[in-house]
Amino acid sequence: MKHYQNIIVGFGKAGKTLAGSFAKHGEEVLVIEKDAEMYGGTCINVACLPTKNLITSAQKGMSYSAALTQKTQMVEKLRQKNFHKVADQPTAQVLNAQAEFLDNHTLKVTDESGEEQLTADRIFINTGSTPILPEIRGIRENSPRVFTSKTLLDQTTQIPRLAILGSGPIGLEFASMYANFGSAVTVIGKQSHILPAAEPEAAAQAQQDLIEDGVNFYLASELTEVAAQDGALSLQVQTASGQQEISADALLVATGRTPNIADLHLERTDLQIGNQGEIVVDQFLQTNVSGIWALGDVAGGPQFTYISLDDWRIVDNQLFGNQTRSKQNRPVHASSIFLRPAFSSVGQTEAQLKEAGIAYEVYQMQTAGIPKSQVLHETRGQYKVLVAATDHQILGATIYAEESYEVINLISLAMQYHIPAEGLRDQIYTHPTMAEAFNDLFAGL
Ligand SMILES: Cc1cc2nc3c(=O)[nH]c(=O)nc-3n(C[C@H](O)[C@H](O)[C@H](O)COP(=O)(O)OP(=O)(O)OC[C@H]3O[C@@H](n4cnc5c(N)ncnc54)[C@H](O)[C@@H]3O)c2cc1C
Ligand SMILES: NC(=O)c1ccc[n+]([C@@H]2O[C@H](COP(=O)([O-])OP(=O)(O)OC[C@H]3O[C@@H](n4cnc5c(N)ncnc54)[C@H](O)[C@@H]3O)[C@@H](O)[C@H]2O)c1
Repeated sequence: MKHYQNIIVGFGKAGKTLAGSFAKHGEEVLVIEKDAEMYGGTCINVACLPTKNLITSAQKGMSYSAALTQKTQMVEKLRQKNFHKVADQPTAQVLNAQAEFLDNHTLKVTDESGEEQLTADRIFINTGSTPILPEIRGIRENSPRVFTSKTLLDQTTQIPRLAILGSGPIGLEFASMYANFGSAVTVIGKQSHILPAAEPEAAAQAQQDLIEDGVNFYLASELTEVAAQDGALSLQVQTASGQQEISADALLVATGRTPNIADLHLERTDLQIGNQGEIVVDQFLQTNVSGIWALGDVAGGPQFTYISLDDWRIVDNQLFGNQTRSKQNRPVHASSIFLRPAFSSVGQTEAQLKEAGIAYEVYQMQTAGIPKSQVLHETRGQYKVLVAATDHQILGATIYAEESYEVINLISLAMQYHIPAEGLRDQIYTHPTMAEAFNDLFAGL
């Protein structure tokens, strides 16, 4: 049985960054990744970066096949770079094998050459999440035409008529992408509106803009059956106005992702599993078993690459720093859905502030009033920022606008460092930019 100082199961964002920390401190680290096509993890191979690359290409009017070639080249380059960033460190090693637990302290790794048992002073689980496939009649039987976000990214030819189940970030980003490539897109969603937790006026405008771009919505609807029909799919959908049949060439299932623990055989350990299938951790990402941590999507919480990265910061700070960072003092962070234009938000919404009884002021404007929106040929959208009535601290913001994925980070920073809205109002911004809108947005303060 081989023993290591540190073993990381899964080559995700937190894991690969942590491997770098160990190498920097001269500690031995083994990173186990089951899929050689996944070195660098989900984000760079099959999620954030390839989707955004394709979304950008589609918005620029590139053909699907040219976009796919470019996306594939980018991913291969990033995968190589990520592999070497870890494997080339003198104290680090990458093992391409499937890992599972035999007990609290022993892992079994299996690859083509056989299996081996390993132990370590510390074990870090960073195995990500996996798509949830709902139990709907015909979904599994029609697998060649039923895709997840991962398998759809490998589709070599453009799908002319794409149906999408789920109107969360994955469903909407693929809807926007495929509509911009020129496909006919139909989104089937359970909820009556898209982005139900967001500011309703911005969410309604985003839905309207997607419709304008060619996306057809069946909301407050349920997909009840999938069947093969003349080389395509027939989808039975229960809508508010009755049963409808939709014909599509393929179905993307985007109904959420669950922590990836299935292959780990955690039943052989004392590790505690939560209600959402996540490995339960404390505020320092430590599990209930001494010497085992869990980071990223597998540990529950928001499923974002930047949260996985922040999980690394917490563990790194505990092991090598001043032990002040924890999940409890995670900095303010935003989210962006990469639609056309992008939908970004941070902090609380008006509904949440009302519910909490917090006094606030609303500052709102349409994107079309910002000169840069004309330059970018995308005038759709709106800014809405909520400010505390007492001291003008920013409580929340929704920016549905081109380049909002950059601008929203200014708001997060202001919130984190308690810069009041006057600070954003009086700042000198470069011109023309989408950020300079804050000069006008807060003019009435
Ligand atoms: C389509 C899509 C788009 C997204 N877009 C964004 C975005 O724009 N911005 C954003 O912040 N987030 C986005 N996300 C979410 C983001 O990708 C995830 O939150 C993030 O990648 C999770 O990283 P992680 O560190 O938890 O692990 P991952 O990067 O998922 O890595 C886990 C690794 O563990 C390996 N593994 C699993 N089990 C085993 C085992 N038993 N043995 C060995 N290896 C194993 C897997 O093969 C995988 O490589 C997107 C997700 C999807 C699906
Ligand atoms: N830009 C980004 O940051 C980005 C982009 C894509 C994904 N992500 C991350 O990936 C995660 C997973 O994304 P997702 O969109 O799959 O999950 P999600 O859980 O956010 O959304 C899933 C949607 O599917 C709906 N749904 C569930 N079951 C359904 C059914 N049977 N029929 C119809 N609708 C159904 C849900 O109501 C929900 O609206 C997200 O939590 C997000 O954090 C982030």
